[in-house]
Amino acid sequence: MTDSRSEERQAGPLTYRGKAVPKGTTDQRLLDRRGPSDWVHTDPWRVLRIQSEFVEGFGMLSEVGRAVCVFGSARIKPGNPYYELGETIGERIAQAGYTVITGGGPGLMEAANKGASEAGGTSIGLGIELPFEQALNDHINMGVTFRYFFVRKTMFVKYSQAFVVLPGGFGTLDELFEAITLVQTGKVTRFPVILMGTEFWAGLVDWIHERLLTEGLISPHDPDLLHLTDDPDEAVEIIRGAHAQLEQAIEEEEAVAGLEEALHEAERT
Ligand SMILES: CC(C)=CCNc1ncnc2c1ncn2[C@@H]1O[C@H](COP(=O)(O)O)[C@@H](O)[C@H]1O
Repeated sequence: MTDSRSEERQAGPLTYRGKAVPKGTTDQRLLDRRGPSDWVHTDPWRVLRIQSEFVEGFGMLSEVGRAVCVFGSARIKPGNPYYELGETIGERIAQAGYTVITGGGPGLMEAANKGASEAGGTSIGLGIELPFEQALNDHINMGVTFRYFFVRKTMFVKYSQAFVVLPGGFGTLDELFEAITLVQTGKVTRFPVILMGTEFWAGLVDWIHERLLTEGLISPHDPDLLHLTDDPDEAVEIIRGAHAQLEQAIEEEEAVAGLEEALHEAERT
């Protein structure tokens, strides 16, 4: 082991130490248009690596069962009331029989993972390679570290039935707005997005009404995509209700498909 963490870099499943630690991250190199043009010639190979991230992620997460993603600040420390809220919501989600999925980092991600694992639930971290050294937090029992943000984001949406969003900064806002855009555009359906920490989120929700709605930049029902609460029980009820609706819709679709199949069969005979 090297004694200094700054001399170690995790890049996806790879570990680099000492002078082998690469400059920058894989995401930075993909997005950087400067530098020698030989980058262009390596893109086909890079696509295969992106594919392999999807394969690894789908492979691990497809058998997880019902799950809820919890997002929130990487910077909020234990002792802060939002950290306690993170632990509590992680615990309640696990007790309701859902796996908790987070970004696997510190702060409120760690809090939600801690609450879930201490309640005996499945606690997952989907980590991301960053320019500085960072390990998955200690409270996950399954984890994947991604090189690419966009692959990781696909995993959050594909394998969860709801998003819970705790207070946070740019990263949290990015995840929040991606989720509501997917719901707004019908890419995912019956997918509740729950904002926890009413005092923290009130200003944003007001701005959405006063600015976006008033100026006609969103539809009148779009603000309803966001549920605002401080109450973990209410959050779990919203998740359960949406999930029950989803299962009912799937059953109805399967029943209709069965009827259509029977009709076709009857027409053939
Ligand atoms: C101390 C520090 C900046 C650590 C960064 N380490 C991180 N590790 C894993 N996911 C992250 C990290 N930073 C941002 N994210 C993603 O963005 C959200 C938090 O970003 P923010 O702190 O609100 O903007 C998380 O839900 C997570 O999915």
